[in-house]
Amino acid sequence: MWFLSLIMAGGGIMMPGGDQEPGSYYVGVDVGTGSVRAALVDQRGILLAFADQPIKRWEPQFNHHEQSSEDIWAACCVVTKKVVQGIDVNQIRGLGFDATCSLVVLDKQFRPLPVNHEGDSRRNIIMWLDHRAITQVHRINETKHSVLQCVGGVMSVEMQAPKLLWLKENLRETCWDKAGHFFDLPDFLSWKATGVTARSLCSLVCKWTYSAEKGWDDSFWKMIGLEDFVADNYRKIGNQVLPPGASLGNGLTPEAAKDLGLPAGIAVAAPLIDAHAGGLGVIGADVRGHGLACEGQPVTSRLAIICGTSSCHMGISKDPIFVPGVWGPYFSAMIPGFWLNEGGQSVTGKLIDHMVQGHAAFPELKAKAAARCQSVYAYLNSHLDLIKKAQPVGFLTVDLHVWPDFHGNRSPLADLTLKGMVTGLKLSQDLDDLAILYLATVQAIAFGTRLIIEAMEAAGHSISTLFLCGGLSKNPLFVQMHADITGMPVVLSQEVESVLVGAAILGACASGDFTSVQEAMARMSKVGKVVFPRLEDKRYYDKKYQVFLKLVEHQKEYAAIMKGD
Ligand SMILES: Nc1ncnc2c1ncn2[C@@H]1O[C@H](COP(=O)(O)OP(=O)(O)O)[C@@H](O)[C@H]1O
Ligand SMILES: O=C(CO)[C@H](O)[C@H](O)COP(=O)(O)O
Repeated sequence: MWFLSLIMAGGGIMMPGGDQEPGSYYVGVDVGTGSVRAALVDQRGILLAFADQPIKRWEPQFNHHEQSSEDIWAACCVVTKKVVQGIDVNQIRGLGFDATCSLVVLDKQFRPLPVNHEGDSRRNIIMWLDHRAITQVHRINETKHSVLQCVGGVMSVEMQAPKLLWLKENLRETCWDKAGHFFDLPDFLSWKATGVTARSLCSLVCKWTYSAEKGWDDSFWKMIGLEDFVADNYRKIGNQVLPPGASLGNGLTPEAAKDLGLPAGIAVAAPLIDAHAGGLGVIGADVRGHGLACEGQPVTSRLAIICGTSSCHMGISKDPIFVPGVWGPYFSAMIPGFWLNEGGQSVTGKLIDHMVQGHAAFPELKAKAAARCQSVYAYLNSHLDLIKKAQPVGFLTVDLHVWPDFHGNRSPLADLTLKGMVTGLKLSQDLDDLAILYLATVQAIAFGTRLIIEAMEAAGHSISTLFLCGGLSKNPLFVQMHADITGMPVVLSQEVESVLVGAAILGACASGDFTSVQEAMARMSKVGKVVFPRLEDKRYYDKKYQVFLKLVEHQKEYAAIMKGD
């Protein structure tokens, strides 16, 4: 936790300069893949306190990823109590949650149910990146049902319908028959806080095939073999739906208030998925005076990219745009009144970690970074600066190219069979080699973003500026490569933890302190730094992009050769 020292005992926040800010505060809670974070945020969107806590993950077999809802709630309580320490909690007006879109399973009495063959009921969450339901998603896609038009034409194995079908077909007695409630993780958290089982429009529209205009489509659930939900009037997956930021029930229950260290009855917002909270935290900032093409242009010219374990590319439009291989269009799922398209890369932070940690020189890197009290990424970035000599750092990968789909392609190819590729390997295993492989991986992720943007633009989006947030936006190399490779400026927020600003915006809306999500966004999200592309390097990156596209073409050819007689 940093700058908690600014907080005075007995209430009020001491501002730099000595003024006392009376204020209203909001608590945002963000549940990412690897950790839970909380922040105390004021009405200007400034973080006054921050805390984080890692959460447990299990990978009992390849492609199975599980978590525990009790472990996650306990972590939410720890971090929330920390960020409100020492302030008058009566100044807290609202609480907002966001989380990954993982599937939480509870029985009829709201107790955790196992989602695994071992019957371990602690592990009651199938995580978003779990790919166990491959055969189920193929069957769903073969139906060609019209709901698939709103997920880019092809449903992802990371969505909830295939996972639910997997549970029915594989854990009938131990899980499916006993289940009383299936929640998206954000909705589980708001239920825990308020006792209200209403679902957020965001989760149901983006991951469960619900339509903001038409509701559930009975024919889809019947066609895929989950007619159980129709018969039950969708009680187990949600038959009351609220817009993100709406106030839930009577607010925080006394029991949850005790758990979280907050006053009972404060407003709790209908939540958002984490990427969508990040979008809310960055996309509405006032950009005047930064020399950006999006100044004076509609907000639809901005693309928010939330880069953590995965990257999510959130583009909005006034009218629905259908982009093959890109999720959506989803109405009002992020910003009320706007359609959302969500492109994505299933593993980005996780891929960088995988490449770096799996390299023979990683122990040496770890030791050297620790000796300098630096993160391994900061060390690698300065090492690249040393070895690049007079040339731009990006030119170090002239003969090393990576295709980044080590966990399938989410967008725009929507092909979960795709794999990672590296071309240009040598016999060397030293630190230089590791640093250059890391650079090529970062570049490959940025080329993936360029491919997603091109698909969105071909379908009708007109994007001029990128707004990055999430853990990877702390990496200057990652940010510069996104600017150079897309040719667009990258805006970073004043608050590094912008996803938490998004969660706090939800709490602020639920409290009634702002009249709309748009008003809260404009007041609470602020531009920090702008990184412009090095246009003089464009020719080099255009050539590398040509190679990038060839890689996937060749991978498909190899698969076809191996399939043939
Ligand atoms: N200081 C940093 N410098 C560079 N990369 C970072 C830094 N902190 C986190 N990361 C990267 O960000 C990723 C995690 O981002 P985060 O937003 O915390 O993830 P999640 O929300 O999925 O839990 C890590 O995989 C790591 O690669
Ligand atoms: O699909 C999602 C958003 O729509 C997931 O929630 C997301 O990709 C996981 O987020 P993170 O990488 O930040 O943990």
